[in-house]
Amino acid sequence: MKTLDEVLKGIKGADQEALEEAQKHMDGLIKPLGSLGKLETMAVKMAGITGKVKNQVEKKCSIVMVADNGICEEGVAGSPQDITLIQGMNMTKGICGMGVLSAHAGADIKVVDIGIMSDYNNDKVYNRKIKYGTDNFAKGPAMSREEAIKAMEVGIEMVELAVSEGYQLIGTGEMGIGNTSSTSAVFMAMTGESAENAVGKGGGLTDEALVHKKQVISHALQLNHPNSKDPIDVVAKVGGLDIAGMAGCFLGAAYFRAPIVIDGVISALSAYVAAQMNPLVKDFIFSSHKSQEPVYDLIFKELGMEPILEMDMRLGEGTGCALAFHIISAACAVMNNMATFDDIKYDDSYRIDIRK
Ligand SMILES: O=C(O)c1ccc[n+]([C@@H]2O[C@H](COP(=O)([O-])O)[C@@H](O)[C@H]2O)c1
Ligand SMILES: Cc1cc2nc[nH]c2cc1C
Repeated sequence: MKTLDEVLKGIKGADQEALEEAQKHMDGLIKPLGSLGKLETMAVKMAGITGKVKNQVEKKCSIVMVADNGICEEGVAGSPQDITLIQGMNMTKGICGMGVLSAHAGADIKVVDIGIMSDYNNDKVYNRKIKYGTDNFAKGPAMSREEAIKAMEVGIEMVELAVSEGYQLIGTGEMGIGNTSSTSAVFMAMTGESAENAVGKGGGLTDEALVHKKQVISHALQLNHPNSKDPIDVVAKVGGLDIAGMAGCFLGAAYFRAPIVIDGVISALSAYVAAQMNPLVKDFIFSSHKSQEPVYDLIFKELGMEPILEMDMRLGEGTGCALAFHIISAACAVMNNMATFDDIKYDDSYRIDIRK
């Protein structure tokens, strides 16, 4: 198992030679230059990741980090906290949103307990519990620095496992009632953004409850003093175990040179945390849908990326990755299967000359 330190030091960026070769091949396909838009950039990006111009993404999976959030005590979430456990278990049965969409995309799921607050009986879950939910960060740090690092290393381990099992494309997902609060808090701590712009209704809140959520998060940031220049400190103080775990997945994917997809707003924030720890991570990341949560756009602006789908979705779980898998696979099909101008000899035998 790799340590966080080894991974951070071992990440190398995109393979420039493969990128150039792939761009040349793409530009030689029988179409006007650039006419397949983002499908082209995605297929070329894939080459930079794997070092090969042509790539297969038949075997794919999503890694779902499930964890509870102590901040729920403050009344910042509209859903009961039990939903974290219930949906975590439902994910192993494939009956929730991400389960159905993943099956439809031909993708497997790895459900990881990185901090569910209760015990349960389910051997389909990868039990990597760091602790029984984070502590309430309105009263003190969510977790220790050591716990945040351990959670990141769980993400690295899960990606290493997926790669060793032959998965060619990896999605990220999460389940954790209250995690839009930790997402906004981490982003505000790292960028100085205001609660007004960075806090949204998450799974659903009244207008009054949204005002309260903004106050709770602003107060928690004053109390904890996270160091904006130290992403691990920020995640430990006002983040979540799922965020740390997914940040580890993005770092691990870069280290093991595997393509990885951002899901909703919590996953996007985790990618941003990983990119702040090592900017080369961005060479390995694909986006999926745009989340309705307001901080999503701010995170993507910081990442310098764009979502590929606009579907009015805000469920998270890994639902967007399941949709993006179809598009990324289509991008690879273009690169792999279209003929080039060099391949085709101009064949005039079809022409009927009406002037004769
Ligand atoms: O990813 C998103 O776009 C997204 C936006 C809002 C809510 N969620 C999901 O809802 C839960 C968090 O919402 P909340 O209101 O409890 O903080 C968590 O389990 C997420 O999977 C996800
Ligand atoms: C049922 C349910 C499923 C979810 N998945 C992510 N957040 C959720 C919130 C609820 C309430």
